[in-house]
Amino acid sequence: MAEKQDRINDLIHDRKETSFQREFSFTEKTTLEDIRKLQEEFAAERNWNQYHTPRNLLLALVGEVGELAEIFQWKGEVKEGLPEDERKHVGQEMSDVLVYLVRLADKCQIDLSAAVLEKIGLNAEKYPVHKVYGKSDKYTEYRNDVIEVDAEDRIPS
Ligand SMILES: Nc1ccn([C@H]2C[C@H](O)[C@@H](COP(=O)(O)OP(=O)(O)OP(=O)(O)O)O2)c(=O)n1
Repeated sequence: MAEKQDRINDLIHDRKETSFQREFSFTEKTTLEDIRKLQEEFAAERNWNQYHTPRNLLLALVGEVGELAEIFQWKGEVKEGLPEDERKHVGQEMSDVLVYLVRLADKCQIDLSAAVLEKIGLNAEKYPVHKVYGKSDKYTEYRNDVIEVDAEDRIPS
């Protein structure tokens, strides 16, 4: 299991290094576990643990997704990078979404760091490059095809 995780990590890293090289990247040191701990402390200090139930957190998360969507609504497509003056606001709304998502995962005892890497691995298997390159169809469109996953596309177990 640990080996599979390492392999997924390597794959993601390799791809970032090769095909997705670009100027923008996130701050590297912050982890989801850092965010989980900070939010746990934030709630504990305020005696808010009692309110942070899974259902409440999910509703709060959806509310913040709505606030994020509000920034984009009615504007038509926006260009990559966003206008400089909007980026801070958008970042704050995205952070609210992330904070509640991480807190929800914590309360559900889901290791989100592990889950997301596993899911990205599954996505890669479901959408083999040679089948879907340049096409954005849902995988169900390929259901009748025999999907042969190339050795290169498959995350080894
Ligand atoms: N019971 C609460 C209330 C807030 N927060 C934290 C998580 C979010 O990151 C942020 C949400 O705060 P607000 O509910 O004040 O929402 P906004 O920051 O979006 O403010 P506004 O709704 O005015 O835009 O604070 C929390 O963890 N638990």
